[in-house]
Amino acid sequence: MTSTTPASTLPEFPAGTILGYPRIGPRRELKKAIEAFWAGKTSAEEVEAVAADLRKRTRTHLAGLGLRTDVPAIPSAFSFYDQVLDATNLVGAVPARFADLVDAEGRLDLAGYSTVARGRGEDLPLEMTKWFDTNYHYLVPEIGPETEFRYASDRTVREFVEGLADDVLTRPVLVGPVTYLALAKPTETAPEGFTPLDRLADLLPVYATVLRELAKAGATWVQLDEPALVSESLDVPLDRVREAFAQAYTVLATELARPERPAILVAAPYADLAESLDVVAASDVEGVALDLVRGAAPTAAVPGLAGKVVVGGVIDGHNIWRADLSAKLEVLERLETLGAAQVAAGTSTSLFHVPHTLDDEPALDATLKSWLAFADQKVTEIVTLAEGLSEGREAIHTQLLEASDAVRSRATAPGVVRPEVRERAASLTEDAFNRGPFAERKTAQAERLNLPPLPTTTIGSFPQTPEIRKARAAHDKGELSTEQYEEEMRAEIRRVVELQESIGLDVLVHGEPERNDMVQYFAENLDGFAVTQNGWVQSYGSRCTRPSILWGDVSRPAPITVGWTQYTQSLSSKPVKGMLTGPVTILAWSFVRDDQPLSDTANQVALALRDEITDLEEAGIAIVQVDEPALRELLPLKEKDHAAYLDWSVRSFRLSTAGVRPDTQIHTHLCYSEFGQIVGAIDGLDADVTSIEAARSKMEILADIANAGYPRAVGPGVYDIHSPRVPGEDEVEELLTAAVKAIDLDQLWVNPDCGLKTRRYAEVTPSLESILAATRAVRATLA
Ligand SMILES: Nc1nc2c(c(=O)[nH]1)N[C@@H](CNc1ccc(C(=O)N[C@@H](CCC(=O)N[C@@H](CCC(=O)N[C@@H](CCC(=O)O)C(=O)O)C(=O)O)C(=O)O)cc1)CN2
Ligand code: MET
Ligand SMILES: [Zn+2]
Repeated sequence: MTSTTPASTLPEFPAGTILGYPRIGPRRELKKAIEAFWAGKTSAEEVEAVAADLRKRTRTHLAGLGLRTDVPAIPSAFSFYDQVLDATNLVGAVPARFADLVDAEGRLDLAGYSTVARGRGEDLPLEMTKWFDTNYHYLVPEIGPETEFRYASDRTVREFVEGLADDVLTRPVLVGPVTYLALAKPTETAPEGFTPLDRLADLLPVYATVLRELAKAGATWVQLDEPALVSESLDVPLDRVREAFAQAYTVLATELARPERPAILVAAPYADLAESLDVVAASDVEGVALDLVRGAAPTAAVPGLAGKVVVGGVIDGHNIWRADLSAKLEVLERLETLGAAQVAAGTSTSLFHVPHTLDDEPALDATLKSWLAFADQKVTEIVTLAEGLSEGREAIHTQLLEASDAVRSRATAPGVVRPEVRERAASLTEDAFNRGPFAERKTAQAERLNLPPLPTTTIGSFPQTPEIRKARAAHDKGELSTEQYEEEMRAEIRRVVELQESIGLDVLVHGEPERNDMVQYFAENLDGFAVTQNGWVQSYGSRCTRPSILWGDVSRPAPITVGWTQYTQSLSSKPVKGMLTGPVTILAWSFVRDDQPLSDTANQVALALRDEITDLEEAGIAIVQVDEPALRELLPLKEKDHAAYLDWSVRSFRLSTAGVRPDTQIHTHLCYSEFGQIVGAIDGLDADVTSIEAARSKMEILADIANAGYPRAVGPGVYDIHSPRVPGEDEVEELLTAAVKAIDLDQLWVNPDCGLKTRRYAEVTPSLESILAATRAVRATLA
């Protein structure tokens, strides 16, 4: 091992580690416990006990897989809801509207913590938004000039001590101070020009306190996650983040010296650290974790790395393919030539983006399984690479061969490359991506649909009731026949149609009861995908998804939604909107093959959807919505990659939708409010109607739409479905009046922010009634 500074000046660091591990539990134990607590069915003590047991089992399990316990290889990175909310709790930055929930020491109890996350009465919860380019959502801190920071939660220290009591020396993980503020938004009362990062100097003493407390408790290393260092897509420019980093770590690493604090490992996952590496190297932190899946290792020695530990994140924390260990070891070996004190094998990101284990997937095809690695299998990969690093290649000879064999078997397996799918994609001409002029479509659709001004509709799903889920679970177990199951779903559709008719909506939906998830459902019905039974991954709070595995060439063996949609249309004389998930979102929310460009994979999915839309059209359906809520999410973190991404993503959407007649109306749905950021791409989709989230931001996006001269129709959401609140008629009327003023009347649709699947009927019915009452009132003013 090359080392310019004796590694002995550093506390010992393991040869292999992971940046984080799933925390929901292999069978979603934490989800079940915390949801029971919210429902008033269990006490906070019981939830704490479940959580402590889960943490204990996780430590034991990871040790059993080979991570060391005498040096900090196992991260201590638990959360009841979200790690950014935990940081808010740690630094006492609870928004003023929840001030009554904190005690004299500034502490929130579990109930208070949950309320900040979920809201109550008129108090909106913290806003939820995507964590970098993932399907994980964090709660946005609200920071103003008046925010008081204080060390308000000793949870991190307690969880570290809990590990120590079990003889496991863990590495506590915190969201770093720079990323914490970079992800925050200013409070509503903050003056123009204020940014949360302005408060860095005031925040740092709290982090210094935590570091001191951790050192006192015996922590040798701590991990501070600073992914803000890699992103060019945040509100703050990257230069400012780098400056803030230098300032922060002068205080935390230079002025606060060891042994008063643990050694600091700065983790920078999700993209290439690029020039940010220089600021980290120049600081006095003791270690840096690089994402070497998304980023590249430096090619020449970096002077500042002498004396530091470098964790080479070669094992993908964000996808599930088994690694070519030989190639990964090579990357680590090259990293060893760059002058660091020590190189360790690591994951590129926390493993909480992948499911717990393949061992709980008995139904998964054995060959496919041999190509995959979930969190536990990735831990084993790390342990193997660590052995290779310390003992040499020969020591892991067998494992290297096995890994190479798996990679080779995947390349030649049947279904991975299917000539008929390839030929169809290769023979596409530009025509396949283009519909006729919008003006003609608009006239043809108006004639066919004959809708009133301000047409009302919903985004697709209606509440997924416990009864629906129970029926599906029973059907999956073989306890309910397919015939019975389908009849139950048709009964649900009849109820949903009746409800929409009685409320008076203009364009109806079937409510999506038959879908477990808007991506998994399509994956189950397309060739080229596999799905898991227990492969749960946290999306936000207690909500999880089972991302599908897109492993082969994609095609549609049979129509998927046509029967359900046709049945729904038979129940009503109003138009029923067909409902599909778009190619970009299907990719974003699945684990996708990494052996070909995403654009090729997207076009295969698009062609399958195109056939589905053609079949819907032939069945008499006049409106089809193709949801693309993940269009913004997949936007690369680096600006230089934006154009290429927007090009292929927009083209795949167009490929899926451009096969229809002019009088068939294409809708799309995007559920975030940053319309301005990607307005060019939204325009490129060429959808006739686009619904978008707008209620929480009070229709601010309408200005973007008007300014951009956007020609087609939009449905800015008037009901925030992420909250249990029921909006009143006046509130909706105010939003609609603002909308009518901002853009042309014939461009405007009325709808909620997103689907209603996570809500209850007790909330949905009165909310939709408010929407219809407000729409009628506004229509009356137009006459
Ligand atoms: N993939 C995806 N990503 C997305 C979204 C989305 O809809 N899908 N929406 C945005 C917000 N994210 C979300 C993520 C998850 C959920 C969600 O509601 N998840 C459900 C699970 C959905 C599901 O897969 N349901 C299955 C399985 C349900 C289940 O838990 N069944 C019980 C048994 C049934 C019972 O007895 O109750 C079990 O398996 O134990 C089904 O309906 O079939 C949950 O966590 O509770 C909502 C939004 C962004 N990202
Ligand atoms: C996350 S976007 C959801 C769109 C889907 N059609 C629904 O209504 O649930
Ligand atoms: Zn949505």
